[in-house]
Amino acid sequence: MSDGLLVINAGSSSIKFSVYVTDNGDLRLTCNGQLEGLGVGITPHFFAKDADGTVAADDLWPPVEVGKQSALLGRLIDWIEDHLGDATLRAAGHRVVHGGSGYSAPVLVNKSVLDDLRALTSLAPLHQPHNLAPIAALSELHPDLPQVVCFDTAFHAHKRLEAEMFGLPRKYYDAGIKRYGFHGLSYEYIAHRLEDLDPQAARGRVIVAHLGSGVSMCAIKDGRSVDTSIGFTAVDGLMMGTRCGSLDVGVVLHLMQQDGLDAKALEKLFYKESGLLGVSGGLSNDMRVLMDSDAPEAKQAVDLFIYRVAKEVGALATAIGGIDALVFTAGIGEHSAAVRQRVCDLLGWTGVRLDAAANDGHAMKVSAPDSAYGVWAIPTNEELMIARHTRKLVLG
Ligand SMILES: Nc1ncnc2c1ncn2[C@@H]1O[C@H](COP(=O)(O)OP(=O)(O)O)[C@@H](O)[C@H]1O
Ligand SMILES: CC(=O)OP(=O)(O)O
Ligand SMILES: [Mg+2]
Repeated sequence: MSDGLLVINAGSSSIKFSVYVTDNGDLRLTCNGQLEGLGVGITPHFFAKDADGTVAADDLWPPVEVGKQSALLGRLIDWIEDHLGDATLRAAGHRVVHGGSGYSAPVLVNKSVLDDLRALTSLAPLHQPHNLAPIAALSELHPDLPQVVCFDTAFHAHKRLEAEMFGLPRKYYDAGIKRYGFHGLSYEYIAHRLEDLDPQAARGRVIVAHLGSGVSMCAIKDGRSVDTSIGFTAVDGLMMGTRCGSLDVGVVLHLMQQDGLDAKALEKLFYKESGLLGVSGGLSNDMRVLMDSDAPEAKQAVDLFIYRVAKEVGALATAIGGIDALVFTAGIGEHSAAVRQRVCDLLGWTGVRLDAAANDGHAMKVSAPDSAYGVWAIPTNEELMIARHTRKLVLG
């Protein structure tokens, strides 16, 4: 009899899930999918596919009533248990974006952990409440199912002081106002994966560009995070789909004092209306749409995105004293040969060269043999990382 693990990555409008079973010491994916349309009165869409890509479910579920959203999770768990074969569901693992100062490694959930994590909601308003909602619902429905929370911030928890501190009076640092870093589960997975693909580089100086809906970059040395572009909240650093990235704080003061924007209005502006969406004049937050568009605003949004990514490589290379490998990952990083090419063109002065055929094809190593360092396009797998942590904590 094998053990089943449910991994949940819950967002604002959907719950993505993956199910793994233990298989002779390995974790084998059995199915994954998502539940979309979670709001009251909306018809939820449940979609799942088996590990080989066969569609296992594509159904509309009845809309839920107010206060009954947890019923959807109950139905999801029932579906999973029916599809586990001879395995038994032993635990659920969750991605939680912010662990604050208190959590620097995955932990088993209890009420006090949940209370601590709820208190961090204002530091990740787009993510934290949605990450936590299914945990509370599952605790009610299945109080005996162990649940593990895995943090985006944890991989970055041991950065040196210069990579953490803002130039503020030190009492703020002491109060936890510092640069935490995100996408840590993705970086941890990539660091392990590179260990298989190029062990020498993996033990050296690696820069990873996680270019998805959220965008950040990380400088990794000897497999550990040394610095990252993103900070106290997930709105910092590079420009994202709808988030502005780093901003002169004077702009915030100006918008408050001159335009009378309050905290709620600023949050909406910086998190939901900026980035690729805002710079393209509201056209799209999707890189594919912008790259296909002839609108000058779309071109400007793409140019700004690429410029900021390339510039960040320079900053992060300084943090680790050079580059032995540059890895692109997440939706844009994995799929857009044009973005990789244009970023590397701006970095031509570092001696980097792409192999056009490898970059346009489906190769993982996309650099040319005469490149000063290897460039890779590696699919990330935050879910597998969560499954590994969950197995370790629950099954030993
Ligand atoms: N072929 C592609 N070319 C350019 N961008 C792409 C391509 N495929 C996906 N993307 C981008 O990837 C982004 C989503 O990245 P992903 O890592 O899946 O995000 P999420 O954080 O939602 O998991 C989308 O905004 C989309 O613009
Ligand atoms: C932290 C963050 O930005 O996450 P995502 O990319 O999933 O939005
Ligand atoms: Mg993501």
